[in-house]
This record gives sequence, structure tokens and C-alpha cells, in this order.
Amino acid sequence: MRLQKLVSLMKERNFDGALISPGTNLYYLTDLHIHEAGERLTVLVVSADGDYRLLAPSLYENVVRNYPVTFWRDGENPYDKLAWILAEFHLSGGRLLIEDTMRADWLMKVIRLGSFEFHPLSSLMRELRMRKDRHEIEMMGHAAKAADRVFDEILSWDLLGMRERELALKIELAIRELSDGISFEPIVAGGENAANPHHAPGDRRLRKGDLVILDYGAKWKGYCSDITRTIALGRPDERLVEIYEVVKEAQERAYRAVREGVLAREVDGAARETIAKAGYGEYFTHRTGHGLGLDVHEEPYIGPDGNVALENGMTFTIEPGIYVPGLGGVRIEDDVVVHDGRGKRLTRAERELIII
Ligand SMILES: CSCC[C@H](N)C(=O)N1CCC[C@H]1C(=O)O
Repeated sequence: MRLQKLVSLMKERNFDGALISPGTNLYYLTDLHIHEAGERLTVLVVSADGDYRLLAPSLYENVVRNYPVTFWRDGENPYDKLAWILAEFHLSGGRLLIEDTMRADWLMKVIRLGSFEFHPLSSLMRELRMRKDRHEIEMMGHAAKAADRVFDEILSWDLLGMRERELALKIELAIRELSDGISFEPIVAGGENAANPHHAPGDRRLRKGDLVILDYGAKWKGYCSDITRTIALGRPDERLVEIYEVVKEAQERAYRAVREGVLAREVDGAARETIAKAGYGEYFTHRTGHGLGLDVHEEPYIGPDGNVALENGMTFTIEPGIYVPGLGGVRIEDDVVVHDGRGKRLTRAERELIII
């Protein structure tokens, strides 16, 4: 069904075929669990005539069943087999879509199999994947609930004196208990480290007066959640409390700006304006959010250049932040779906400043 939609779009846009390597697009189109093929060539070949065949290592013989597939064994040259499939589908030349994330070593050998004009697969897949169906939104709801529950668990732990990396590990274990796994390595950033939006948890121990950014997500049936909360260990510096209130207000305003038909950049603008008016504009150093689904970062991006008009079924994060070097930072993030023309939060953990 999804593959048929891709084929229709390919025909409409005059593409002859597509070469899709393992990743979330392959999973979205086939439901096959081939996420980690490593160095062994694995490609789904799709023609605009509607033919399709997977080329896969024989390791997957027990995984890929009832699917048109050609297996190759270690010791064979898989590129010979790919050349045969391309010839059979009349794809040895022409306009082909190619997976944006295909490994460069595969790509360099694929290029030699014909005279192709390649275009990024994402240019079409974004149109298929940006609006989620009911089932997808339900899966994202499960992933979001797991993230909320983990936050409640974190609040019950004795955090004072814990190293950032220890807390990150505990968060990861709690996520794995409640879901299919993590959607990315958790971020735990305490005190001055919270001024780095993508801080890698280290040896710093959490101490009294710290604001701590906690950013993590769970996966459910492939779908991701992504939540950020910032908590205080004891009463923090008054400036940080003020910053917290500004970020909370910015997040709320951006959330309220979500409407069917509104441009992504208008949602970003609502957060950015709130922060700028409070005098912290230069410390909000990233976009307000990003699409969320099978990938943690996907379309639609909620930034100053976001030209996508929001539609029902789109899912994305709203996560403004303020990061002051040497002092610390605050980020508050929820996952949101456009539902009945307006935003609906999928993550619902407490957003008021919690002082432990
Ligand atoms: C995939 S790691 C980062 C997850 C995080 N929630 C996130 O997406 N961001 C943190 C800072 C801004 C934003 C980003 O766009 O990277």
C-alpha cells in the first residue's frame, strides 16, 4: 500500500525507479526489520512500473519471507546481482531516487552500474511520511507515555551527588523497561553544562542549586518520543528561575500557535518572539522543534525557515531553550500532533519548575 503510493508519486514526477537502503524509509515501505545490515549490501529496488525486489544478504533468509527477494552469500559479489535486477527492471539508466543516507562505499559502486541521474529519495518520502495515520499516532502516543512515566520515576530518585553519566544510564534502563528502546542517547546536563544544548553526560556530579536538563525519548514499534524537562536540585539562582519562566511561556505560546494551515515558521516565531522580548534572544541558539516519527529528526522542521503549512496528522516537538554560557540553561520540550485543526500534546509530564 505505502509502496504503491511511492510508485504513484514516482510516476507523477517522472522518476524511473528508486534504490532504498536500510533505514526508516525501508521499514516504512516494507515493514521488514532490516535496520542494521552493516557493510553487507542491502537494497530495495523499485521501478515506476510497480516492480520491486529486495537484494539482501543470506543472513536474512529467516527474516525476509513472502517478499520478492534475491539473496547473496558472503563470498559472492552482490553488485553483480544488483546489476541483474536493474537490467531486469530496465533501470540501468534514467532518473532514480536514491536513499539519502546510503553508505558512500555502496554508492560509489552503484554509480558504476549504469548511467543514472540520482535524486534524493527524501524529496518524495517526506510527502508520504509527514502526515501520520491513526495507527502511527497511536504508536507515538505509547512512546510519549513511556517518556512521561520515566520522568515520574526520575523524580523519585536520589539525584544529589549522582554523576550525569550515571543518571543517563538509569534513564536509559528505565526507558528500556517500559518500551522497545531509546530513541537517542539521553542528555543529562547539570549546572553550567546545561548551557550546551547537546551536552554529552559526563563525570560532573549533580549538586544543590543546579538546574538539570533531562532530554530523552522512548521507541514504540519504531516510533519515537522525545521529551525535555529541566528540574532544580534545591533553589537555583534567581536568574535561572526567571529564564525558566520565559522558556515555559515561549513553549506554551508556540504550542498555542499550532493550527492547521499555519506555517511551521510561525510556530517558531511565537517562541522566538517571547524569548527575544524577555531579552534572551541571543541565547536561543536552535530551532523551536522538529518533526518526529520513525526518525527523531524529520520533517516538518519548526524553524525560522519552516515553509511547511501544518496539517492534521503532523507530529513534531516544541522545545525552545535558553542557554547562558557559564551559568546554565533551560529547555522544555513536548511532542505535539495536529489534531482537529489544533495542537494536542502527546507528552504531558509536569511543566512547572520542580524543585527537589
Ligand atoms: C537527537 S539528539 C537531540 C534531541 C533533542 N531533543 C533535540 O532534538 N534538540 C535539542 C536541542 C535542539 C534540538 C535539536 O534540534 O537538535
